[in-house]
Amino acid sequence: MPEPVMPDLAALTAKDKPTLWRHGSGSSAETIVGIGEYARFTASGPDRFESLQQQFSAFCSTLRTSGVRAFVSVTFSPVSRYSSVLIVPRVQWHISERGTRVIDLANGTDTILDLPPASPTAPPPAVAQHVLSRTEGDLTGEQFTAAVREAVTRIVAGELAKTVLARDEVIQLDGAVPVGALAQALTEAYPTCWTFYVDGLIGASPEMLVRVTNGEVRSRALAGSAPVTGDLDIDQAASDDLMTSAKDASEHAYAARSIIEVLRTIADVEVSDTHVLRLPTIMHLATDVTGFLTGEHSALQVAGLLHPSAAICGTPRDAAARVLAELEGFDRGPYSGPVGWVDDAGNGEFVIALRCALTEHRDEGDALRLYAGAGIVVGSDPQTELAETATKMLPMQRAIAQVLP
Ligand SMILES: C=C(O[C@H]1C=CC=C(C(=O)O)[C@@H]1O)C(=O)O
Repeated sequence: MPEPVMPDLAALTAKDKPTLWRHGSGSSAETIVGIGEYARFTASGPDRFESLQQQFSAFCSTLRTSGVRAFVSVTFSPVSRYSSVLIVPRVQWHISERGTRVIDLANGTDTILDLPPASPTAPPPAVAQHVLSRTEGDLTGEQFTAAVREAVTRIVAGELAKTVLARDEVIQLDGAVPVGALAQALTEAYPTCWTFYVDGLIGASPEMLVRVTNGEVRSRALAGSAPVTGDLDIDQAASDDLMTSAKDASEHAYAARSIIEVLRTIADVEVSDTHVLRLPTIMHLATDVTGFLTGEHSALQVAGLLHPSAAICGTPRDAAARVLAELEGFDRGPYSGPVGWVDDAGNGEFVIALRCALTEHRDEGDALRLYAGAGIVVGSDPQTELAETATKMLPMQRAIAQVLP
């Protein structure tokens, strides 16, 4: 049997039906690449997590190979018109410092390689060459600031304590999305984030919703933000301000509490001190929660319990979800839903789909719809929140500008 040949990641397009997951850089990077779809399961409604889990478990019981992974993207809302998906790639590469495992479900082969296989240099794929336009989306900047104003009024009136409002922007390309090249640009610029591509959704998220590894569980709550300028003194002052801001502390506390309260019901957990996580374009208040599950829960089931956290929905959860749906007025689809991978042993990793864009196929070429949101509490200023969403769109905008100059 010849050695499996690694696809040229930078040349991947939607035609390859790829799925990607990458975290870290250099020899400590962990990468999962899928090509083709061996199986695809969909679900919708409030039971979509459980439905995907059941369909995947039933599928795995028919396999002769263990360790097969599947990629998952779940919608933010249970009433989204988008489906939640679980994709089992036809061929999958699991690449880490431990070596490379290649599972080809169509051929029934399972190969362990000591080193990452060399990629052939593929001819340039037929993908977009240019950005045709960049326009506001379903919620314009002006509408967004009006929504923030209304949310603050309702918070002051006591209807809720926190909500998270998002807006969108559309970047129209003149051809197909250069999936691999964009993913590579994101990975290089944001190695501490998790780069993903699942079912047209591409991004690099800093927020680990849940990782389950043989009973060990880990989550990171982010909320409370300030831009990073690149000037060390300015950024240090912003970081100090973030740590002492009462508004950001309360915005963060709601998010952290929503994670801690759920994990405490299913695991023995420890909670880190709140600290500042600094990324190339933005910094966040961060709290890490780690521990061990006390019962049998798969990563997908834990993601279902944690979602929607107050980092992307609000507090109380139901009131916040109702208010954001009313004030945003658009379907978030998979944006701010869990995206990640699972295996047949219940392990997996899910980040919250942030700093991302969703592919839309149009006659003139693919469009990428970018999304970004901001937590709204008492004291939130509409223009500052709008600027924050612009900062959160930078990673996707810069990756697109780099690949399609
Ligand atoms: C909703 C987003 O970010 C969340 C995660 C980190 C910080 C946030 C904030 O400070 O508002 C948001 O809660 C987004 O990136 O679209």
